[in-house]
Amino acid sequence: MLELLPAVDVRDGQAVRLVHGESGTETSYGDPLAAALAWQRAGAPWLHLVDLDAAFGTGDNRERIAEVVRAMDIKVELSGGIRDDDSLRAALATGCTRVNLGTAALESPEWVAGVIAEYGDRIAVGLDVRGTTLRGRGWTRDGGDLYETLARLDREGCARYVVTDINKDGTLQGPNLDLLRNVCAATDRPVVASGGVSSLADLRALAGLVPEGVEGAIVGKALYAGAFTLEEALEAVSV
Ligand SMILES: O=C(O)c1ccccc1NCC(=O)[C@H](O)[C@H](O)COP(=O)(O)O
Repeated sequence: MLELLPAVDVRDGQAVRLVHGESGTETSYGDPLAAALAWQRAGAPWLHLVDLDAAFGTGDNRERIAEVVRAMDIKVELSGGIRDDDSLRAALATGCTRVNLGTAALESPEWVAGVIAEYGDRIAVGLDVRGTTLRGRGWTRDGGDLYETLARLDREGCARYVVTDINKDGTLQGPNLDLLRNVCAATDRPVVASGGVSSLADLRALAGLVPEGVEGAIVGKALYAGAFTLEEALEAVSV
């Protein structure tokens, strides 16, 4: 069954949504803890929690993020600005289930190979792409070819990938199913789909890719915009 990960992206202490992950496009949705608790109450099995300031290099929301993780009884995937021993230690110390590395996988391949070997499936790698070009530093800089990087990370034993089509992210235009199929064909590791989910039909389409390797789907804007409820989403993927 497709796992759902409602997203809480934190900027300046607030839960926000971005368009194409671009700084300056924020719509605010208030207190991140309140949002996370609402998703938990609605039955979410996972929370996808992002420190956008850490991702953009405009500070961090470590205290706020740690507070949210502490309040969760469900699994938490933590993302944003985890690039070195200090930020990884702080992220893992929150008690999150796993972290999602992005920029580091592009800029510090040896460090990433080491932490994959040390922490196993507590480490996922975010493959954030425009076309087939990876983007790092809060999705602002090119970082190499998707499939070359995927092959390297596979060799290093990476447990799982979170795949985002940046052109779709925050746009409610539907996920990039072709990209997901292509990534699944290129790796035997599970893939978490992110970006663009707009409807229950999108979730059913993603659920149809479970046999190909899509394990989960991150859902942000659609939930905040009220396109469907989390309860409806869970029901839609439960068959
Ligand atoms: O995850 C990151 O590290 C990140 C960095 C810079 C900008 C955005 C980032 N993440 C955004 C997300 O993970 C979104 O919450 C997710 O893709 C949901 O997208 P959508 O359903 O289209 O709102």
